[in-house]
Amino acid sequence: MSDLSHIRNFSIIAHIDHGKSTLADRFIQICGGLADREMEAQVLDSMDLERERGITIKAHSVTLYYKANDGKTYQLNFIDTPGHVDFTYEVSRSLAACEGALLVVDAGQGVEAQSVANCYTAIEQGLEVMPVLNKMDLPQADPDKVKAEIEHIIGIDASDAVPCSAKSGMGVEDVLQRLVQTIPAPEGEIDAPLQALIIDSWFDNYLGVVSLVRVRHGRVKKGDKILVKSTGKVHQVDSVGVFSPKHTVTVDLKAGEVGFIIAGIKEILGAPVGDTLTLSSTPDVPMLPGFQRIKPQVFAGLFPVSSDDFEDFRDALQKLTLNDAALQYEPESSDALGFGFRIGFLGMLHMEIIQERLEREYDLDLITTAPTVIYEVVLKNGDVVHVDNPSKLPDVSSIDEMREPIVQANILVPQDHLGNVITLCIERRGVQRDMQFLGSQVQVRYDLPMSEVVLDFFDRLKSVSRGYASLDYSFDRFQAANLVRLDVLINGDKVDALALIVHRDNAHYKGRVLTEKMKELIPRQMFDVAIQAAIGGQIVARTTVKALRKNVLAKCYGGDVSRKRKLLEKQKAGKKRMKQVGNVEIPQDAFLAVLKVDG
Ligand SMILES: Nc1nc2c(ncn2[C@@H]2O[C@H](COP(=O)(O)OP(=O)(O)OP(=O)(O)O)[C@@H](O)[C@H]2O)c(=O)[nH]1
Repeated sequence: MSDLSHIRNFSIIAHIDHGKSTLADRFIQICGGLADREMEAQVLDSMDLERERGITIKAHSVTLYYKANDGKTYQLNFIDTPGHVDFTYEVSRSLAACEGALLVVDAGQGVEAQSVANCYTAIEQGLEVMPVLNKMDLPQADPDKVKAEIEHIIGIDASDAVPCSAKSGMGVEDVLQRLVQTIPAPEGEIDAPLQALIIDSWFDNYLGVVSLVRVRHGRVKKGDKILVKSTGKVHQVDSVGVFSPKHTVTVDLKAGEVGFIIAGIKEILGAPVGDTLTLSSTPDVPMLPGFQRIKPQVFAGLFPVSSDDFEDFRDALQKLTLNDAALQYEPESSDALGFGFRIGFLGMLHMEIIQERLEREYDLDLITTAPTVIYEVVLKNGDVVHVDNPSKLPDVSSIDEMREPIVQANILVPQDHLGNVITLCIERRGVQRDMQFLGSQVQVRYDLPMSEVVLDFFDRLKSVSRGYASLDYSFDRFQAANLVRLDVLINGDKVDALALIVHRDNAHYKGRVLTEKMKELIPRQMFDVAIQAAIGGQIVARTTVKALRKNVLAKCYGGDVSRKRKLLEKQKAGKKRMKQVGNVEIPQDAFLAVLKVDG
């Protein structure tokens, strides 16, 4: 038997902002992973973008050594998980590498829907879940109420939940003590053939592909020849190690441990997340149960503003896909926007993050079209097709039935705001399935069309409940609905990239609001621009952007050269995110005007 009794692999499950990163930083401090002066604010959120937005996007890991009261030194492998509803899939793959999870709940806020969903995933995967009450320093902390909520809503014993304040450090040692007692050590055989699960892979410009793995059995070291089970390819290991939290090379990685492997894999899809690694000498080692293929829920076309950037755009997407298994794309060509890609995202936040990363890290100027969900269309000839692009919807005369995706939404909300939440769900064509009163909170379940949820439902829910309601949802089924395509015409020409699929009952209203919004967003040109919305051949709304009378330079009276230059530069910068469609320049905002159409 291998002795793995000193290892603890764990994740933290927490609703966004309940203090997961702050707590992790405390762990690092206590275990001496970084000297204080090296301690950047929240080292775990390493991407700039993450830090700016204050959310954790990628799963990371940290290996720490903790000397417990029993005199023993434990190796703690902490695998970070994101908290936002768009990134649930990353949580399940991080949990697959752990024996336990800390459920961190803000003692002032109480349990939120996202933590409930993630806790269930952990329990299903057989993990030990240990509740921790954070933010105990705040005057509004109410540990008894929150313990009762954990028991009522999640159904686990919270009687000895550990109170702490990640901010002040109070109780954090107790959390670590309890962790080593409560969370079981991993099981595995060091002498068995190598079997390791890829939890995450990313592309590093200097090192090539770096994979974060959980070793189930065996050991792996520099010089070993590893076999990637799904591709059948063999690579020689350049280095293995752990993040402590700095990248630290070690002699080997053994059963039970979590760390990185670098094996000179240059091919971007050479080490897929969820895959199994073994040694080339033991090719018969079975695959570990992989992760579910993640299905994107929101699709949008992305097009380079300058068609010269198309190849760079393709390269950038290839690189991003390695870091982000959820990102899926295929080439798309649009009459209006030229060549680009149709990209599938987990949700709107994911879409914004990818667009920002493409623009910032890869210096691309892109136009994003209105996001849509995927529809199931039954044709008269019996074929069933899936449509993720409204402009590709087959001709109405050939369609027998259109089906839209329905999600099951689970909402937790304090009783005071229940009425508003129900009103919102009804507006969004929701059907109530269940309602339970759990202490001061109410749990309501709704079936809602996915198209009504993915765009702005989360923001609306927060605003009608003063920030208190929380949401978790998952795809359930396709269901027949009376859907139509709403086309947008600019000066009489149908613009494929602006088409939408909407419910017939809302189509007129949406068409009106959309054309009004677009009128505000399309700059005045030298001629009138007519914006129309149409269903089939029928125009349902129309607005006009009146022609511009004066030239911007006319204001400058000829004399002031620097002012003239400034104005021209300003115009040029403004142009970056514009696309010439026919003879009209349409800015990015106008393509996303649908996001501003409520209801
Ligand atoms: N008063 C108080 N504030 C805390 C405590 N722990 C965290 N915070 C604050 O709560 C906010 C959110 O903390 P984070 O650690 O970033 O939360 P998170 O759960 O990691 O959030 P994501 O990484 O976005 O999922 C920050 O402003 C912290 O300073 C605590 O114990 N007490």
